[in-house]
Amino acid sequence: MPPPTTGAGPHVAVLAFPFGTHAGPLLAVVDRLAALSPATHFSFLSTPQSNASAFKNRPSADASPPANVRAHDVWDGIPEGYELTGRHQEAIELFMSAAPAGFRQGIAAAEAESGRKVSCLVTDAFYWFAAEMAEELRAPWVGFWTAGPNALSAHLYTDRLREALGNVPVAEAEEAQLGSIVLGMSKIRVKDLPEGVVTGNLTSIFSTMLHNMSTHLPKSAAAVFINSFRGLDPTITDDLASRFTTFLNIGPFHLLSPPPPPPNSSSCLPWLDGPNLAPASVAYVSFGSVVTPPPHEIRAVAESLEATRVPFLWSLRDHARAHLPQGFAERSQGQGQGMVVPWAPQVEVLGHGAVGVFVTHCGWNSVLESIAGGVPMICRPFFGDQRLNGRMIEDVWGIGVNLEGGVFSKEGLVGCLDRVLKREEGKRMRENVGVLKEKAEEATKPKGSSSDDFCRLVELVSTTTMP
Ligand SMILES: O=c1ccn([C@@H]2O[C@H](COP(=O)(O)OP(=O)(O)O[C@H]3O[C@H](CO)[C@@H](O)[C@H](O)[C@H]3O)[C@@H](O)[C@H]2O)c(=O)[nH]1
Repeated sequence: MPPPTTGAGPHVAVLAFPFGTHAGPLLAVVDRLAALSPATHFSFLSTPQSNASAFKNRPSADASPPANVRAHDVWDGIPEGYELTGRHQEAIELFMSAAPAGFRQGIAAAEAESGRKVSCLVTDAFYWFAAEMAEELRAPWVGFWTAGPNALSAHLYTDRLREALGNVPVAEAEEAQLGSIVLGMSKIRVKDLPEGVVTGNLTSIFSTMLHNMSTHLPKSAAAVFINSFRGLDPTITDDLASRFTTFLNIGPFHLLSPPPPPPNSSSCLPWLDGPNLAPASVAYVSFGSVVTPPPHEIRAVAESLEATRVPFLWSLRDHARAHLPQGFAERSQGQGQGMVVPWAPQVEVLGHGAVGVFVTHCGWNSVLESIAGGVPMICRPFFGDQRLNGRMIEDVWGIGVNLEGGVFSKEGLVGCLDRVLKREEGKRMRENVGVLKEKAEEATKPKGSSSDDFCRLVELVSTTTMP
């Protein structure tokens, strides 16, 4: 670890959310900010597990990571000797209860180590309590929303949605369209929204956290930035811009700041280069870093791939391999039809000309990476923002389809693969995603909208005075 930056100068405390794909993208942004602002010191605060993983998988880890970024561990909130029961969101709830105090301690330690007072607080947008901390520190608060503009908008409209739908019976409310309530969401129904907005447990820690966020961000954040680009959702983006002091779109971030190529150890890319694969013929299957589909759905995916003979690359973690049909992985590899790997270099895979469709859970990073690769999607969303993303993909952007009934069945996936890879409608999806891909590339060129917004972000965090 390089020595910390010391002495006078800006000091940015970065508070990461240590679950899902949150800390990694934030660290990627911080690395880029640090490279462009070498006189600014960055203290990156997260749990020991999250820091270990984010710093190990840092794209610049093998190259030369900026010396002015320093990791600081904060407590994960799990009391000594306590055994997690496996209850949904237990670890998140324990962490969130401990987070405000843990981060305050972490910031004090970072100030002591660097010899610099914190001049700016950059946090995962989830942390509504950062508004108060920023006031105590007399520093601006800048929030990072790691999902899409559509989900952020849904959370900002929570009160209005609850008011409008409070007295409507649940079954009726779920089918209600949001057109008259949320700008830019005429095709979205209540049942597409993240749980905790108007459906599900509205008083859970997670739902309360998001509700608090929706009131604090517009009032108190000096800026909010997001991994998206303005041309993707102009109506929603303009609406968000009108609600925040400053709203910056800095994505797709992997185009703005391309990571170094992955190490050659992955066999996926050479396989995709193979002479027998036609352009846009391969199905890439992956469900991100959190989701594992239930066993019967994993089986259904395998059976439909075998039935259609569609070439495939499937990123499936080792613990889930046991749910594949007997001999499936060996058979398909032996026959040259496909590969099952525990992790794939996804950005490069989706940018490869042989890939014709992405079977995805619709996590925001996956959606953006698919758009940037010009690849249409087959959507099997699971929770949170994923249903909303799936609906936008099919009904708003026209760049993919959702599975009938919302889950994998052999027939359902066979039908979707046929529609996207073989039919006229699949051709249209590819054209539509091609248009968005071009817009993403425009936005991330020098002087493009995302590049300009990133320059504003650099200025904002590297100044020592309140805006
Ligand atoms: O084999 C793999 C599998 C995944 N990835 C990467 O892992 C990330 C996955 O991110 P995402 O698609 O956003 O999924 P999750 O990890 O599930 O992300 C969580 O965080 C997202 C951002 O807030 C939300 O949109 C999701 O719903 C939530 O589950 C992407 O960058 C992928 O490129 C790989 O590189 N290789």
